[in-house]
Amino acid sequence: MTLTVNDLRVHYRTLRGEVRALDGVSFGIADGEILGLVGESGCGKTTLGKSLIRLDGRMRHAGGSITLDGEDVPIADDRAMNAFRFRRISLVPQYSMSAMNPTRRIGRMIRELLAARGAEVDTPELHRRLALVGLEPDILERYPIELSGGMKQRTVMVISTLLDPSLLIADEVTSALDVSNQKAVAGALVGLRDRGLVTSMVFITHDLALTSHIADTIMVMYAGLLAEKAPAEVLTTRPRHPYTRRLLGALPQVGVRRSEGRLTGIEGSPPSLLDPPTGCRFRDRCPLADDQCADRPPVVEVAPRHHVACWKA
Ligand SMILES: Nc1ncnc2c1ncn2[C@@H]1O[C@H](COP(=O)(O)OP(=O)(O)OP(=O)(O)O)[C@@H](O)[C@H]1O
Repeated sequence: MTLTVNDLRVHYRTLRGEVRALDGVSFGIADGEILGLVGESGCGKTTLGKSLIRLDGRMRHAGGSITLDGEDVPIADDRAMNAFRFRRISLVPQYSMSAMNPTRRIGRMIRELLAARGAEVDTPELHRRLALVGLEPDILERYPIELSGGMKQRTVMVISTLLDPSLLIADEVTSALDVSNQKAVAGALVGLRDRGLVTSMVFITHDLALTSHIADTIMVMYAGLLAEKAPAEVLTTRPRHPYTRRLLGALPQVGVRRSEGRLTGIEGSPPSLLDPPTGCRFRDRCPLADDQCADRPPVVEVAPRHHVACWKA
């Protein structure tokens, strides 16, 4: 098992109190696995990705543990985390395309980045990796502004995986791209995994349809908690959580049979994480909710590798 996350709690300190962005999340990722992480805006996806790399000044590790390849990941200790960042766990953040230094040619940027970590550029290997994501070696002589959005995104992916991390977290790397670039970037991610340049991956996205094409497993989050996790094919064809069903019902792309052939959408909005309700957090929006849902449902393995947090699943 590459990654084990156990009852992880990460809060944001705000003037109005603590936002419980991750409120007790447990899951694992196996060697070679691509985990698609989906859920509505604000459910905690980015917080989860960031927690595995760096807690910023407003984030607080409120509990739980993470192990990577059997070793404790000290997320609350920023200095100790240096040994993990980039080498063992690497993040392609949201908006990384615009975060590239505009005054550096790509090749120089890569040399400097590796030098800062005591490593050197292996040029033939770098060319091989660029080719793997469909980029020509001449990109190394260019400035970021000279690249298209998709090219920048693929460049960042190569840079993020130069030291062959165990885990790559890709946060909304396809959202700002057109459909053909989305496919190219998603394909490039799978290529990195297939060649063993990264062992496992978390692919964070709003796009459940795209995720279902590249992820082995999909995890659905709702209001800071895990709602459902299952092999991609199972989750998209036989979802058990009413929220996952609604999420799929709101999508035209995924191949789920719907008798009426209509899209349903999801009424209402998720609860505030400043003071989340007790019991099931989806119950105000759930058509199946009854008195039992006033108690928080545990995450139960309803079938092999299929986990659901719902009394009605
Ligand atoms: N810096 C911050 N300060 C306070 N609250 C925050 C901060 N960043 C995120 N939050 C809150 O934490 C919760 C989880 O946010 P997060 O960005 O992880 O969600 P997300 O699922 O990644 O959303 P999106 O898809 O919009 O990126 C939300 O309620 C959000 O408002």
